[in-house]
Amino acid sequence: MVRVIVTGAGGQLGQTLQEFSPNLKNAQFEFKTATDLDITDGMAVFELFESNTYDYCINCAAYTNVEQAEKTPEAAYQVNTEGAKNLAMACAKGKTTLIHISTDYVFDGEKEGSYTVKDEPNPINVYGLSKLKGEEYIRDILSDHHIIRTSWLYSKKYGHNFYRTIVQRANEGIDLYITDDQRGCPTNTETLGKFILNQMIEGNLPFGTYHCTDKVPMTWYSFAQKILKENGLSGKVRLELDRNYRTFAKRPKNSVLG
Ligand SMILES: NC(=O)C1=CN([C@@H]2O[C@H](COP(=O)(O)OP(=O)(O)OC[C@H]3O[C@@H](n4cnc5c(N)ncnc54)[C@H](OP(=O)(O)O)[C@@H]3O)[C@@H](O)[C@H]2O)C=CC1
Ligand SMILES: Cc1cn([C@H]2C[C@H](O)[C@@H](COP(=O)(O)OP(=O)(O)O[C@H]3O[C@@H](C)C(=O)[C@@H](O)[C@H]3O)O2)c(=O)[nH]c1=O
Repeated sequence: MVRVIVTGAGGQLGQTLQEFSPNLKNAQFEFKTATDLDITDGMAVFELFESNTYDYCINCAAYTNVEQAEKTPEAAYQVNTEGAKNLAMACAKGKTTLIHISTDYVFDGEKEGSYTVKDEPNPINVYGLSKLKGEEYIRDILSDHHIIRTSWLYSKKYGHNFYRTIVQRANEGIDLYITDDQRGCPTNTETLGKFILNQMIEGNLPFGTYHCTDKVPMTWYSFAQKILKENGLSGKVRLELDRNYRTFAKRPKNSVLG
């Protein structure tokens, strides 16, 4: 029986993992929401790992508000950088493998083709930089790690994400103005959840950095079109291409992960 702790369990990925976890018959899971375990509290993390033995820690905890991160960078660094460091140190002491989720926003978006794990990150916003620094601490502190970068993550059921925002606004009859100035691969949390559980935990992949997406590149505008179609909402609400959609944070033009 392997013991698995999931941090940030209240988020969209955490909830998806919780839904899928009973499928792993030889694993025992502990799900910790932000209230149960604050990963920025080094002492709390240390004590938990001192009094328990875990084979794997899946870190789903993150500061994911890309806009807000520009305004309160310290809060983003606390969770995405220091929190990741705390977990890496606790895992190193407890001989736990850390499965950590990172992002396409570590790249600057200037590449023509898709980004591979060999490409050099160069984040252009606070969120991306805070996540990259988290990756770097993990690589420095702990050899037994999997860093999985994903992109444009959404769950149809859980949490806040672009998919659910579009469905909700369309159902409320709110007109949609969506940019097409970014390209990326939307990724269902179910794809990532299965990858983590089946490949990382059951499959024993070598330690290192991986990219996991749904592999279909598109713009946010074309994603919105797809979401409306899938939910029978096309034509029920106005969908306008908005090339001037203003955001506070810069975002990579191309963040397709290969
Ligand atoms: N969402 C996306 O589009 C993408 C996400 N990722 C990465 O995937 C991972 C999962 O993201 P996702 O599920 O979408 O994120 P969510 O924002 O849905 O969930 C993150 C969870 O982390 C919790 N959390 C925040 N701060 C702390 C803390 N100090 N200690 C413990 N828990 C905390 C949040 O709790 P609370 O809400 O109570 O603050 C929330 O439940 C993250 O690493 C993210 O960076 C990568 C690419 C795309
Ligand atoms: C809601 C909305 C967004 N947009 C634009 C803004 C932005 O450029 C893009 C996506 O906006 P969002 O705020 O939903 O997504 P954003 O915060 O950019 O999503 C990112 O989140 C982090 C956590 C990641 O790691 C990334 O992979 C990515 O998924 O769409 C519109 O054009 N119209 C709209 O009505």
